[in-house]
Amino acid sequence: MRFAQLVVGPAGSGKSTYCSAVAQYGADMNRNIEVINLDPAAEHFDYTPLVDIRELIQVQDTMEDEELHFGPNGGLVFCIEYLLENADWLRTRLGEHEDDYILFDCPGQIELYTHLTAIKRLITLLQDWNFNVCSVFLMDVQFMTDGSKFLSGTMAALSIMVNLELPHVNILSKMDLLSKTARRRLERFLEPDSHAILGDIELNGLSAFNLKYKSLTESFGKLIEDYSLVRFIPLNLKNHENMGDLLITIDNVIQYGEDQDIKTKDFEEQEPDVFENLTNE
Ligand SMILES: Nc1nc2c(ncn2[C@@H]2O[C@H](COP(=O)(O)OP(=O)(O)OP(=O)(O)O)[C@@H](O)[C@H]2O)c(=O)[nH]1
Ligand SMILES: [Mg+2]
Repeated sequence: MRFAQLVVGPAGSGKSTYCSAVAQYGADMNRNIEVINLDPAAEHFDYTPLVDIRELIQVQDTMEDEELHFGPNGGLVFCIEYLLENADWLRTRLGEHEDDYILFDCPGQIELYTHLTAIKRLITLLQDWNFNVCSVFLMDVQFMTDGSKFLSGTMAALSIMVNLELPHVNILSKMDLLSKTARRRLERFLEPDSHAILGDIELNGLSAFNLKYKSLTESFGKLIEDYSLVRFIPLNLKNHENMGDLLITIDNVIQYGEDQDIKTKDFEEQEPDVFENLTNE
């Protein structure tokens, strides 16, 4: 088995920074976590990629090509399609090492994840190549600080979850940028609770739009609350403990390290005091 996080999210939400921070955290913990750059328009990131899509194709090529003449967004979609046509290139570059743990740093065009099929086909390929894949959706917390924005970010996350059909983790990135007051305000939204979100929307004054669609907004709020569909984990990359907790959550989602857990458990159960803790007295 191999393991992969597909790191997605809107432009500038912190995907590349997240990938480099997780790889670095892994290195500190003696864990090998590699990053693959899947953004054909990337100009800067802080990690050394195991594979870089730009070695195969760059968005610039598709824009300058006399026949293709794409704009930046069409060009990007073309590049991902081109990668799929050349899947063997990726497969060879990936190698076949048991227990590999890889982060795929994806492009920031949200339409790739909400309705286009290229990324879904890439996921199927990775699964065929023995990867346990999960999607990790990053949302910049600065765009989630009031009820309206939170609801809209939640709907974006939901749409990606439904489209990708993968085990999924939502992250609120850039927590270090929030003031204490803003952090406290945000806490009310973290447990899905439509009252907090809707109350906040009303507090901010109902715009003509919100007034007209109040019951629609209420239904969205209730849907999310009733089914606990979308939860966000706040992440401050500068906090080691926070990073560790998040990585454990994601490892569980992709079943990384389950063999090790079983071994530890067997070992622990032979310890008499642990055994005592298991009794009902
Ligand atoms: N303070 C702070 N800044 C961050 C954090 N993560 C990212 N940034 C900044 O946000 C900007 C965008 O970060 P990137 O990691 O390039 O975001 P991205 O999602 O990869 O962007 P695209 O690839 O263009 O879609 C950069 O200026 C980063 O330095 C964070 O956790 N805290
Ligand atoms: Mg990036």
